[in-house]
Amino acid sequence: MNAEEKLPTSPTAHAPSRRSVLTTAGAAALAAPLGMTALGSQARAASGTQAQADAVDVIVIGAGIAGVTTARELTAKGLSTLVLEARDRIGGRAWTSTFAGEQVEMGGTWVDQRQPNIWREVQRYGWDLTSDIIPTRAVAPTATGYLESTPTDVYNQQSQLITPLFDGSEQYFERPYEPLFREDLLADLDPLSMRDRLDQMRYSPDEEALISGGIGGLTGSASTIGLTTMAHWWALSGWTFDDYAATSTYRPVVGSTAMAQSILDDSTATLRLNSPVASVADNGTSVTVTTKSGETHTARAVVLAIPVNLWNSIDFAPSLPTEYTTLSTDGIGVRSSQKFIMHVRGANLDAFYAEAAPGAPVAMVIPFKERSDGNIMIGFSSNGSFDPSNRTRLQAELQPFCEGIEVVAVKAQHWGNDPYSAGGWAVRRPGLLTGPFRAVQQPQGRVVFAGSDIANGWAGFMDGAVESGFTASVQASQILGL
Ligand SMILES: Cc1cc2nc3c(=O)[nH]c(=O)nc-3n(C[C@H](O)[C@H](O)[C@H](O)COP(=O)(O)OP(=O)(O)OC[C@H]3O[C@@H](n4cnc5c(N)ncnc54)[C@H](O)[C@@H]3O)c2cc1C
Repeated sequence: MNAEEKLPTSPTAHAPSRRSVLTTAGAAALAAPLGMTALGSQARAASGTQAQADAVDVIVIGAGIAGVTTARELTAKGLSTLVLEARDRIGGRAWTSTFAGEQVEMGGTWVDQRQPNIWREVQRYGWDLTSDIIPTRAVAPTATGYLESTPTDVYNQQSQLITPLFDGSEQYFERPYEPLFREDLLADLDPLSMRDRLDQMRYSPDEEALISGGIGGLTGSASTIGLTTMAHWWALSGWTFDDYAATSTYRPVVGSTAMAQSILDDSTATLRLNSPVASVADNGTSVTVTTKSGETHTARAVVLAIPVNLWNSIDFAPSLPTEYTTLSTDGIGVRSSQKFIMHVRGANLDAFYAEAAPGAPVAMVIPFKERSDGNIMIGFSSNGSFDPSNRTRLQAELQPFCEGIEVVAVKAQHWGNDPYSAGGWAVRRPGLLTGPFRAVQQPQGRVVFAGSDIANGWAGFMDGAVESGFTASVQASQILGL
C-alpha cells in the first residue's frame, strides 16, 4: 500500500558493503548451473551423489529465509549443518527474477523498520533501500462500481474507516510479539472472521466496498481471515493507519534472493539444491531424512523450514500429532495467491494504484516504474481460477482501472500451484491463534518446526521468517544439549 505523501521517516539507507555485493550477485550466478551449492565465502558445496552422507548435527529442510537464517545461527554455534532444498534455487517465497529488462520480485518484497527482525538483517548487511514510484491516481471499489480519486483522498477515507476496525487491539495485542500474552481477551475475539467484524461495524455498502479490496481481495475472502490476523498486523505496525500502510513501501535494492544468499553466505552450512525431502524418521537418538530420489542423511536434530501447507507432503515416523496435520490440511496461506508483473501502455496510462472488490480476478495493481515504452506494474490476485498470463483476459480486467490500457507482456507466479509453496503469504484463519498455533511451534522429538507461517510476530512476512529462524536454532541447540 503505497500512499502519496504518507511515507514514514526515511529509514537510514546503507550503501551495500563490498562484501555483500560480491557474495550475492556473484554467488547466485554461479550457483544455479551447479544445482547444489551456496558458494558463499564460507558455505560449502556438497559434492557427489552419495546415497548416504556423513551424519551432521542438524539438517535444515527448506532454504527460504527461515531456513537460511536457521543455518546461519546454527553454524555460528559451531554445529555442522546440512540444508536440503527442493528447488534449484534458494529463497522460497522470496524470489527475485527479471522481466522486461527489470529486476522484479515475484514474492516477498517490502521490508520496514517496524519489522525488527528483517530490519536487523538490513542493517547487518547494509542493504540499500528503494521505493516503487508513488501513484498519481487511485481507483477503489464502491458498491456500484469504482471511485477514482487522488491517492491522498482514498488513503484518508480508508484510514477513517479501517482504524475503528481494530479498536481495542492495544489491549488485546498489548505485546504484539507475544500474541497470546492477553489470551484472556482474545478468547472471544479470535473465533471472529474479518467478515464478522465488518458486520459488527455496520458500514454503508459504499464504505465497506472502499476497504474490502485490502481485506477480502488480497486475502481470498473476509470470511476466511481471522480478525486477529489483521489486528495483529495493525498492532505490529504501531496501531495507526499511517504505520500500517507504510510497512509496504521500501524494498532492498539487492533483491530478496540476494538477501537470502547473504544470510547463507554467512554460514558454513552445506546446501544441496534439487533435494525435495520425502520422509523424516526420528528414532529418539537421531533423525534420518530421505529425499525423493532416495538419498538418506542423518542428523541429531532436524529443522523443518517448509511452508505449513506442505507439512503433510512429508512422511513422518512417528506420525505428527493431529494439530500439525490438521493445520497443514486446513492451510495457513492464501492458497490461490498470485503475483504478476506487467508491461502496459496506452493513451490514458498513468501511475495508477487500484484495488478491486473481493473475488475480482485482479485484486490490486501497484505502479512499479514509468518508462518511455509504457509502465511496469505489479498485480496481485487471490482468485485461483484467473490466469493473469492470458494477456487478453488480463487486459479486459484492467479496463475499469485505466481505459484503453494495453498489456504488452506479463510474468505471473501462481504460488498456490507451486508444489514447493502450495500457497502465498500466511493468513491465519479464525480461531487458529488461540487454537493450534502454540502447539505447532513446539518441537516433536528431534524435529523442530520453523517458518514465517508460524512466527510470533510478522507471520506471513520475511520478518517472521527471520524471527522463526532464530527461534528454531535455539530449539535445535537445546535438543542437542547446548
Ligand atoms: C506474492 C507474495 C508477496 C509477498 N510480499 C511480501 C512482502 O512484501 N514483504 C514481506 O515481508 N513478505 C512478503 N511475502 C511473504 C514472504 O515472502 C514469506 O513470508 C517468506 O518469504 C516465507 O519464508 P519461509 O522461509 O518461512 O518459507 P518459504 O520461503 O516458503 O521457504 C520454504 C522453503 O522450503 C522448500 N521446500 C518445500 N518443500 C520442501 C521439501 N519437501 N524438501 C525440501 N525443501 C522444501 C521451498 O522450496 C522453500 O525454499 C510475500 C509472499 C508472497 C507469496
